[in-house]
Formats: sequence, C-alpha cells, structure tokens
Amino acid sequence: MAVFTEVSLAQAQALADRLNLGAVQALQGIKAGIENTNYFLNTESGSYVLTVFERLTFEQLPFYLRLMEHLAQRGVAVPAPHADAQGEILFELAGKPAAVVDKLAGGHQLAPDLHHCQQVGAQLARMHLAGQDFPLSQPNLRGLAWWSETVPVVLPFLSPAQSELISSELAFQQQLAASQSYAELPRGPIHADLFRDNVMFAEVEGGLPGRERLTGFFDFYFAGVDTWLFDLAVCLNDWCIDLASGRLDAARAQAFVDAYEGVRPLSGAEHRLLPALLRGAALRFWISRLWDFHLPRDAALLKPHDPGHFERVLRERVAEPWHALKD
Ligand SMILES: Nc1ncnc2c1ncn2[C@@H]1O[C@H](COP(=O)(O)OP(=O)(O)OP(=O)(O)O)[C@@H](O)[C@H]1O
Ligand SMILES: N[C@@H](CCO)C(=O)O
Repeated sequence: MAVFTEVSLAQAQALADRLNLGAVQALQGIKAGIENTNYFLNTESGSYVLTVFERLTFEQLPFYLRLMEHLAQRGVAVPAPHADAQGEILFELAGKPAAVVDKLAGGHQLAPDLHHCQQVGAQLARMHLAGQDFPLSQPNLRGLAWWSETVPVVLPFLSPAQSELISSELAFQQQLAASQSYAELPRGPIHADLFRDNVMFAEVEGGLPGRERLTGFFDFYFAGVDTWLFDLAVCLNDWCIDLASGRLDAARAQAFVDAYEGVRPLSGAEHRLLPALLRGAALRFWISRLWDFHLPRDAALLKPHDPGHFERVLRERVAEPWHALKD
C-alpha cells in the first residue's frame, strides 16, 4: 500500500474547512500508485482526492496544479484543484505539500479496445492544443537530462546485454535530441505518464454495453514541457500494445493516431520521428522502473512495477519500427 504519509481525520478536516468543503465523512488511503500518498476524501459537499506529494516540492507543484486548473477551465476532462478563499491551491500537511482535487467518476479500462484508444487519442490532442497558452513553464523532469543522469546509477544492477542495450539506446536518443528534425517538433505542456491507470472511463447511462465514456485524465505530476510527439509515444506504448509481449497492436495504434490527427494533424517531422520517440518513451519507463526497483524508498508495502516489461517494449520498438499511416 503506497501510503507514505499518514493523514489524520483532524488534519483532513482542517484542510476541508479551509476549502469550504464541509464535514468530513470518510477518509480512506488509496493502495494504488507509487509516487504520492493519495486518500479518497468524502465530505458533505462531495467526493475528492487528497494528495500528499512525496517527491515534488512547493516550488515545482504550482506548474502541475495550475496546468490542471488551466485545462479544466478550457473544457479538457481533468480534475480541477480546489482553492481556498485566497485562490491558493497548494497547502501543507505533515510538513509536505498537499492538494485536493475533484474525484473523477468511473474506473480504469485495463483492456482497451479501439473505442477507448480513439477517445484517449482525441482527448490527448485537445489537451495539447488547450495547453498552448499555459503561461507557466517547467521542463519534463523525467526527460533526456534525467535519463542521462540515471542510467549510470542503474547500470551496476544490469546484465552485460542489458547494459549494452540501455547505453546504446541512450546514445541514440542523445543524438536524436541534437538533430534538426527533432528541433522542429512542436512542443508544449504534456502529461508524460498517460497510462491506462491514469485515465478514467464510466458507463454511459442507457448506452451500449462496453461503450464507456472517458471521464478524465489525472495524475499530472510528471507533466512538463516537452514534444507533443513524446506524449503520443508514451500513450501508444501503453494503450496499444499486447502487454505480454510488448508488441504494438497496429490496429489500436493506428486508431489512436487517427483520432489524435482528427483534432491535430501531425507534421511530416512528427510522422518521421514517431518510431524513434516510441523507443525513447520505452527507455524512459525502463529507466524509472529500474530506479524504483533497485533504489526503493520507504513505503509500508510498495510494489514496484516490473522493469522487464519496458525492456521488452524497447527491444520490440528497436526490432520493429512502427510508422503510422497518413490519411
Ligand atoms: N482525481 C481522481 N479521481 C478518481 N480517482 C483518483 C483520482 N486521483 C487518483 N485516483 C485514484 O488513486 C489511485 C492512485 O493515484 P495515482 O495513480 O495518481 O498515484 P500516484 O502514486 O500519485 O502516481 P503513480 O500512478 O505515478 O504511481 C488511482 O489509481 C485512482 O484509482
Ligand atoms: N506509469 C509509470 C508509473 C509512474 O507513474 C510506470 O508504469 O512505470
């Protein structure tokens, strides 16, 4: 269970009072998640999620929380943070930063079909466009600079074959990042971690069975300014693959890209660089999973994600580069 910081009912009530949310009826630690402490908070005014941030600082958090607020105000389905009477959305709990956001309806879709991929693809493009005029800026803190810093830290835990793969892929990505075509890629605030477990879907009343509606993207705490194509690649590597083998499912991937392009067509450079960014997105999560696995932090019962999964995904993307078809 990833509750790193215990929050008492009295602490939750004090925060609820400040946010004018009424009497706390229930406070329940959430087991899922490995980055932050999350609680479901029910008060007489509604259902919320209270997050205590374990790694992110008071200086970094306004970027994420104001981005969520900005996107929600522009009609992107994102949980809006709650503000106090002064408009403040970042608070202190147990000496750590904390925030309260709306609870999204529904649950995860862990076996997505074409219909789910299309909805996420279209919403991703809408989110990219809506973020264009977001005034704050912060780099993707899990971008190339972090990969370059962290690969040497995890190398001692790897076999010779794994070391060779991770080092050569890092060199490839460094070279790519220095190229002219990479510099041409459009950029803006991206989610950067939009996996199946960071999107909610809910059944539509009176709708067809299995035809759930996307209710929102959440967990923006890896967001940063980076290429929009990287965000798309992160999604394709999770929403459109066979989880056992890591292989891309071309039908779902094409449906995802088509839906994205229905809102924002990709440039020629984006089409050309998609296979390379799919590799970069696999490398990013292989590194972070290795880091979490071999250098864990304290948590009551933390279950790290399997690094081997993204090693397989990376090997697949190198062996079988995938290009989306153009309309
Ligand atoms: N706004 C929300 N609405 C509904 N449920 C939420 C919301 N935020 C978080 N949750 C629930 O809490 C769980 C854990 O949250 P989250 O995935 O953000 O964990 P984390 O530790 O912050 O991040 P990570 O996924 O990177 O480990 C989610 O799987 C989801 O069930
Ligand atoms: N989505 C990440 C977890 C951190 O959010 C992973 O699957 O490795």
